[in-house]
Amino acid sequence: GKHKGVHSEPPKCTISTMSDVDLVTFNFLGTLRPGKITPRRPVPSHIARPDYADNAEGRSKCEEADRGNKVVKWAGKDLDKIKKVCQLCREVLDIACEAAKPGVTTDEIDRIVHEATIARNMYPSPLNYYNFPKSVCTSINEIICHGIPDSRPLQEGDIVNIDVSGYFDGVHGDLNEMVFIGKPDADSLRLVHCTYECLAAAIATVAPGNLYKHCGDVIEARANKSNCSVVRTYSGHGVGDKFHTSPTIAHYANNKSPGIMAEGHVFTIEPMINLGVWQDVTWPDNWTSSTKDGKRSAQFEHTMVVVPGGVELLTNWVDGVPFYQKQ
Ligand SMILES: COc1cccc(Cn2ccc3cc(C(=O)NO)cnc32)c1
Ligand SMILES: [Co+2]
Ligand SMILES: [Co+2]
Ligand SMILES: [Co+2]
Repeated sequence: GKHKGVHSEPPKCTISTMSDVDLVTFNFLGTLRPGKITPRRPVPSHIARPDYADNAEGRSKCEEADRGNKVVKWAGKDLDKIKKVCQLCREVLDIACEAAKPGVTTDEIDRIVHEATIARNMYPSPLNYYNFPKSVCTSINEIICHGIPDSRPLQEGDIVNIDVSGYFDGVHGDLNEMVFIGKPDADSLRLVHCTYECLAAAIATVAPGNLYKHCGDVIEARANKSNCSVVRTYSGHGVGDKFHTSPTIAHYANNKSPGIMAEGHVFTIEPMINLGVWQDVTWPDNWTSSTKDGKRSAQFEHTMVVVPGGVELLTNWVDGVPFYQKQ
């Protein structure tokens, strides 16, 4: 009808990482759809920034200079710094898990993570890393990893992975875990528990002299026991003054990950396990990774260091019990 005055404009404050063409043409494989993404959150200038934070494409010059370097840098000297940043990241993830409830949007989880990170004088590592627009990855249901926090409220029955990483005193920490939103169904419970045990099995193989490529064998063996599959595209990685460096640790069996574990090596293992097929598909936003069949996926990640006789988890739960087992 005839309107007086001006239409209230739709909020200009949301950006979309997908064109309308993409939204119409892309075959979304599950039920999840992209939401609206709010503008980037600022980081106060007193917080030390990684090199990619102010690069137009979010590229890390030190990581790109290091590419192809198979030799793991001895992390022994920075170990106290890496222990500290990992503890801070653990505190931030615990806060985020407590906040993940039905009706809470993943953008609110991002705000909570961003503020808790900054309160600890830490930089949120995902922010602007290769232009990633947010401070945490929130990956729901069929999303394997790199989900972008947006306007979608978490729903009863969702499973969500919250992946926190931070930069403090010149080094990165990186960890993630699963949260049930409301009551999980039987398949989700099986998937999440299987994934937790896949990571535990991989951690048990870590000791000086062992081969990085063996981690994938034990992960896939445990996944197969629950009729689950192992995502092949994304690997565990060295952390330190770089967010991603050597070693690269594949999570599937019979892989070719090079190198021998040695004291002082610091890296993540972060298996992504699927209820259905192992294949992944990336959304047109170029970040969000979904399973190819739309079935659910789960992930757990720790940062750890090789020590004499075995391994020390740097991002462990305070009581050693994962959040989902207390829900
Ligand atoms: C260029 O292409 C891509 C595609 C996806 C993601 C990104 C960049 N990125 C942003 C956050 C993030 C987290 C991790 C991580 O290790 N989590 O455990 C890895 N990459 C990340 C770039
Ligand atoms: Co009108
Ligand atoms: Co991570
Ligand atoms: Co990682």
